[in-house]
Amino acid sequence: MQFKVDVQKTLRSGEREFVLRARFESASQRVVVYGSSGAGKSQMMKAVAGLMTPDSGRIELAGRCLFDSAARINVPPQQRKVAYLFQDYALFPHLNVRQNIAFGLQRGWRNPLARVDGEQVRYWLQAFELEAVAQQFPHQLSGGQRQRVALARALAPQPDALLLDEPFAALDPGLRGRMRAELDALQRRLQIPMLMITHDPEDVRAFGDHVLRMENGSMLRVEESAA
Ligand SMILES: Nc1ncnc2c1ncn2[C@@H]1O[C@H](COP(=O)(O)OP(=O)(O)OP(=O)(O)O)[C@@H](O)[C@H]1O
Repeated sequence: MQFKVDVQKTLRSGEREFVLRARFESASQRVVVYGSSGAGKSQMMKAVAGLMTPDSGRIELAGRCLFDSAARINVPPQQRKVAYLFQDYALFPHLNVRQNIAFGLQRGWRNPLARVDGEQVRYWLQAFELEAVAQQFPHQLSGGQRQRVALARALAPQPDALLLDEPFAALDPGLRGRMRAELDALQRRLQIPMLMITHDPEDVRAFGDHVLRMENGSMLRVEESAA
């Protein structure tokens, strides 16, 4: 099983209460969760990444237990070996492209950027065709370049899984198609398990070997792939 998730969490703000009950398992390497805004997709993803602690439940990734409330297991985010790509890519604005990628390779906070292995950074710059913009800062990049930097930074530490939150939402339609094809090829080449959340039916078509639907905090139904 690549993904095995069964978690509950109650979120409260004022009078309002949101109950997340995310439960699914999948042997597929390409899982897509879709559902309307506010359905709980991002909260579920944060639980997998370790950025939100469920009230109860269990999370397994490729046979490795990341969270188990009964056994009091809660692996810290930085030890989960998952790459999380946010909707807005969350690049560091004060670091250039090279430094943003190097950040992904740092083993610890005390490692100065200058000491990160230049060879590895060069590899990722080349793999994502970013050599020409290596010295530029995020605000000096196109949407597609920003997305490539975010992907390179996420993949550089060789994670066990890639979590993608609306990865193409910020791109214009033409670029969206190209980046979708790039990610498709990349995932097939690296054979990395991928969990994606999206509103976009095109993403579901392109990446949904296993499609899950989420509404009001719960997984509604599971559609097995035609593949
Ligand atoms: N810290 C919080 N406290 C209370 N409620 C919260 C908190 N964070 C999120 N929520 C609520 O949880 C629900 C699910 O939010 P979530 O971000 O997971 O939705 P989503 O499906 O990812 O939506 P979108 O597609 O718009 O990103 C929302 O109704 C939101 O208001």
